[in-house]
Amino acid sequence: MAPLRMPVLRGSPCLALGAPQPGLRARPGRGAAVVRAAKTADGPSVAIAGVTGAVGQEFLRVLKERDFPYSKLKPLASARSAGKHVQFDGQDIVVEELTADSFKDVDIALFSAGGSITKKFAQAAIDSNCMIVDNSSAFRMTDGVPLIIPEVNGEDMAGYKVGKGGIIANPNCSTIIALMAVTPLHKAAGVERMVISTYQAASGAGQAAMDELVLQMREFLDGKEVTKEIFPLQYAFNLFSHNSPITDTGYNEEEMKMVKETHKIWKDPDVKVTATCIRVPVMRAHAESINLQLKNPLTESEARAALNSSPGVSIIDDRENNRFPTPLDATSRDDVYVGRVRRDISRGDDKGLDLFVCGDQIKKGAALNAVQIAELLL
Ligand SMILES: NC(=O)C1=CN([C@@H]2O[C@H](COP(=O)(O)OP(=O)(O)OC[C@H]3O[C@@H](n4cnc5c(N)ncnc54)[C@H](OP(=O)(O)O)[C@@H]3O)[C@@H](O)[C@H]2O)C=CC1
Ligand SMILES: N[C@@H](CC(=O)OP(=O)(O)O)C(=O)O
Repeated sequence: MAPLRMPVLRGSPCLALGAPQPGLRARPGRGAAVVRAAKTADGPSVAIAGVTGAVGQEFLRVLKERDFPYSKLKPLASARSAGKHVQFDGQDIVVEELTADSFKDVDIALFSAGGSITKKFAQAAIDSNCMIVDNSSAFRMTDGVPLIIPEVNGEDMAGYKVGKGGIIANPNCSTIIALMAVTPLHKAAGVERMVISTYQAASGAGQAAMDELVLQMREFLDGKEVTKEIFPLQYAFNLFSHNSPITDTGYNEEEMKMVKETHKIWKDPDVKVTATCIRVPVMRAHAESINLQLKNPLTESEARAALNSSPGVSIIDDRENNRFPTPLDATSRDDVYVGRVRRDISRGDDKGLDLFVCGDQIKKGAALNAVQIAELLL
């Protein structure tokens, strides 16, 4: 793949076309706050590439929920969907086929149509001075492309604003959910090594996988043979190793994304990360068990205090009633939920912690994080 030609501006990672647009309120800080404006003539023109997919549909909900300011919304998908309609903010808008010409009048493009589509159309969008927020893994590890969780490293996209062409990558959903919970502890005591086991929902494999899970459950309960079109193994009432390809180390690609993306987001290639990623028959929220080895001591109450003061993190940690986060607690919610916060008893000190984390894969793991990035562009 040819390297992306980014517009160059001295002192800035991308080209400035002009002053910030009038009427748009730039928000100070790291971006957890909500922009309030909705449809406004001087808002940016926004495109959603992959609008008919699970993440694309969530983009529409999140943009409305957060009253994201926009002058025009352009829904894009494949030729199969051209002519369909989407409902947004009281409007009925016709879906257009995504082509290289789609971005001529677009300021911000939220891409969620898979890595190959991003690779195919990113340059055309950048050449049209459009800012891409990309949900795929296409450019996450590319030097010069910020990989952003607003609450964690929003400052790494300083200088990226609407009116310029550029690309910002949304991390992998499992990485986002883990780092939302672990970064406050990393800041408090320094993570030396992290061992993660995931329990990943169907939504991570798209709308078709969610539909097949429901179908298999019905078929199984009716005593029928289950349909296996998305995954080769039975998914209903089962679980299996994540479906991404296995690399030559024996780790699958999802696991390696967690390792590499953590290094990039924390700007720390030395932090040791190992992961085992598992697909479980849950609809749309991922869960993760995380064991941390810390550089400095951190007690349970210090850990809870650090988590408590972190935007986007909620604690459910009721030992008395054995009540801890579940995927359903996190479903359709913005926050990442943390519980089972406990000292690692396999060590004789306060330098080990265990956590259990749940986050909505489509929301904070994808659409919400991307819209928060888009808010930082205003
Ligand atoms: N950050 C993260 O962790 C996550 C990232 N993702 C990324 O988002 C992508 C989409 O995920 P998801 O919504 O779950 O997937 P879905 O399968 O539900 O949707 C895929 C979308 O891509 C569109 N699309 C497919 N082919 C083309 C094409 N040739 N031209 C234009 N549009 C096309 C589809 O349009 P049509 O209906 O017309 O086929 C549809 O809108 C994933 O492939 C992944 O890269 C997803 C989840 C989490
Ligand atoms: N991580 C998603 C899949 C996905 O979309 O990942 P990525 O954005 O890294 O391609 C899952 O649950 O399977």
